[in-house]
Amino acid sequence: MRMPLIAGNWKMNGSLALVEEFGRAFTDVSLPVNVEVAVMVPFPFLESAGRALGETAVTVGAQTLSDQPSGAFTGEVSATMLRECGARLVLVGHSERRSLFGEDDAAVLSRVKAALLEGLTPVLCVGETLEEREAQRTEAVVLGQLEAVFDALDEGQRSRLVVAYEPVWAIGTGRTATPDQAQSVHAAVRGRLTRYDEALAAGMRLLYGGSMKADNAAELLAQPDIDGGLVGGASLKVDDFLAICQSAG
Ligand SMILES: O=C(CO)COP(=O)(O)O
Repeated sequence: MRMPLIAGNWKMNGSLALVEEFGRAFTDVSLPVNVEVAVMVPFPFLESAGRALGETAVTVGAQTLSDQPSGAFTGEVSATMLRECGARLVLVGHSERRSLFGEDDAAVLSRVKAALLEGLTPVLCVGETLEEREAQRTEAVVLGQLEAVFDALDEGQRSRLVVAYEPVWAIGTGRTATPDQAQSVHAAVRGRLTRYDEALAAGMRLLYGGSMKADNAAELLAQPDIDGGLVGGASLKVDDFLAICQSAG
């Protein structure tokens, strides 16, 4: 049985006040026991988020990392630093990193490896643009991004990943993929994972991301191959995020 994961991606948003608000809200509420919850906060908030959420079941993650262990890489943050600051998960290959910061499949792979070396859980993001969907290339793009990483890992490494399908056209647009559209890509991803190993495919958590909100989460999460959500905008409002977490239970 796959444990659903609801991860909030704050992107370059939030504040120390919001971190404290999340800490108070999640301390006061009881989350469903069968759901894992994480918040991926900007680097400077990692430690305070760890403290504020320390008494809760919520884990803290980061949004990217360097593929280098240390050195003269001004502005970069290593996997070791993330772990020392309390991160347990890290997003890799988010479409904003791919499109705005030029991270290609090779860059994504090296970051996944750096995260794994440090014991962090990489949440590998994959997804097609609207143009690619309209050209009937969704599966080719998504499975290509998936294989670029999975082909280069060994069995033990593969089983430590989480995959997030985020259609680029659904991110921040209010235009959510329909449950059928999302399920069909998730099923294709899981199907492709069986080529590596049946047990890997059966156990891999596949999150959906892209305009997931309190009012559409339940029907997305009810799909057989959707095992959680990667939530952007709605993860910045504690009540909305809590409602999504509750609907995954
Ligand atoms: O990119 C996302 C999460 O990583 C999705 O963002 P939105 O939920 O704001 O569409």
